[in-house]
Amino acid sequence: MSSQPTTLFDKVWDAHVVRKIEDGPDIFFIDRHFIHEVTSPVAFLGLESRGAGVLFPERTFATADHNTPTINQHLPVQDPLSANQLKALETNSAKYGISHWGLGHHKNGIVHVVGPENGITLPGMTIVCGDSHTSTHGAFGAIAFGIGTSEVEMVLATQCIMQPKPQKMRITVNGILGKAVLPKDVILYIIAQISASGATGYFVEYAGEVFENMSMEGRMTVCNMSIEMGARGGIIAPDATTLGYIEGRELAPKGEAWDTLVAYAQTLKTDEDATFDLEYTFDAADIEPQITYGTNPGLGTGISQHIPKAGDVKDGEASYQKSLKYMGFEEDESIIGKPVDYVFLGSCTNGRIEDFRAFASIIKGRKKADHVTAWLVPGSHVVEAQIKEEGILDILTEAGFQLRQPGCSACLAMNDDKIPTGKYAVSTSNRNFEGRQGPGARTLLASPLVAAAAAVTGQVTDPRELL
Ligand SMILES: CC(C)[C@H](C(=O)O)[C@@H](O)C(=O)O
Ligand code: SF4
Repeated sequence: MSSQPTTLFDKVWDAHVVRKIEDGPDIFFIDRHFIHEVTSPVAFLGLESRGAGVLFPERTFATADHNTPTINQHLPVQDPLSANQLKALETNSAKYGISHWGLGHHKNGIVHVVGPENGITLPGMTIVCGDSHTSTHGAFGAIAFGIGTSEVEMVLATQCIMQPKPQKMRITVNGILGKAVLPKDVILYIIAQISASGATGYFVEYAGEVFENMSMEGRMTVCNMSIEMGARGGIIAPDATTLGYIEGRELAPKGEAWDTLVAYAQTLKTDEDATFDLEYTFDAADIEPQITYGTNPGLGTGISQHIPKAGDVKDGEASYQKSLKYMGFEEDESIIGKPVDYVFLGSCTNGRIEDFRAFASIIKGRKKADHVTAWLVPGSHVVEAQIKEEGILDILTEAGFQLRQPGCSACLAMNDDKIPTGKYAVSTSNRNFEGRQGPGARTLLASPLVAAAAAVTGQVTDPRELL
């Protein structure tokens, strides 16, 4: 046996390699495959045209999320393209024996929320989905990443995929997070530090006290946005917090299978002397609540800071200038006090119960600003039920907010939830690209606390002042 120190990533990867191709990619086995309505229909067509079947239907899970409406989900979907995609997901799932949580199903929700929530996502697994934010599942010590439609077809047919091994990066954050600093701020800070392309070609392990002390939902928020700095994915070593989250969930292993998982999870950590291709270390004390001012997730800063001057940004002056023009901002302006028209709480980044709790902690006893339109969208029906059970819905209603039904919603505005041209939205989602939340929409990415502070004051406000 080799005693070569290895990383967590290598351990999981190597355990799944079915065949190595010399000077080529590895072929490796996929434990879990999630599918949604947007990227699966063409894969199923390809499968059919080749006369292939689905090798392990019990390893694939389907949910409808991207173009589902977030009100009146009991009514037929009006948009024909969306309706067709939703129908295709349902028909294909039924045909191949894949479990399908469609619109209205009590387990329906955003794919990266429902997987973990139901105990499908487990430590040490390989997990793929035709969706870039599959990186979310890395929070459990799984290797999880997004794939293209042709790869979806490959996984359906063979349960395997061909991938070159990425480079390895470790990002360590030590110390204790300050007041009102949430996991979203940690990842926005990291991306602002290393830029939106700073991890391109790497798989990132997050390590250090900040992640050790973080809840699973927080770890999911962090791993979710790994892709926004170009990384293939993010991974965090499983620990007692991970196992505590999974235990007892409906599809999680039980009895002996659970004991086996616990024993396996204990082996899933990076050895002390293992090396990475690149390492960064940050200090929690340097992180304040963050907000983006530009049109990529790396163009962000601490909320109390001014928009940086052109010479101070890492991303190149041309894209910075173009960003500011699109956003209607000037260099060196304060972001605090900027007017806000829309607030979006939701997405696979921040649409879980802890995000709604954080939002409610600021809303409680206050009122929504009159001119703000707020879309509060739970990540799943399970989250929606928790919001009601915990009395959070009452707090929201009293403050003048409404709760919508689960789905991706304004995160990518594939349904009717589009921010109008020129309007400013403080959004808890993960992408602020031009037009991402609707043609001409202007997105400021932030945490649920910053979103709540904006929702009650109608402008960008430091949440530390309201807590
Ligand atoms: C529609 C889907 C392919 C896309 C992704 O891959 O991420 C979406 O989820 C997004 O967030 O932009
Ligand atoms: S919530 Fe947003 S980021 Fe997540 S899967 Fe849906 S569209 Fe993609």
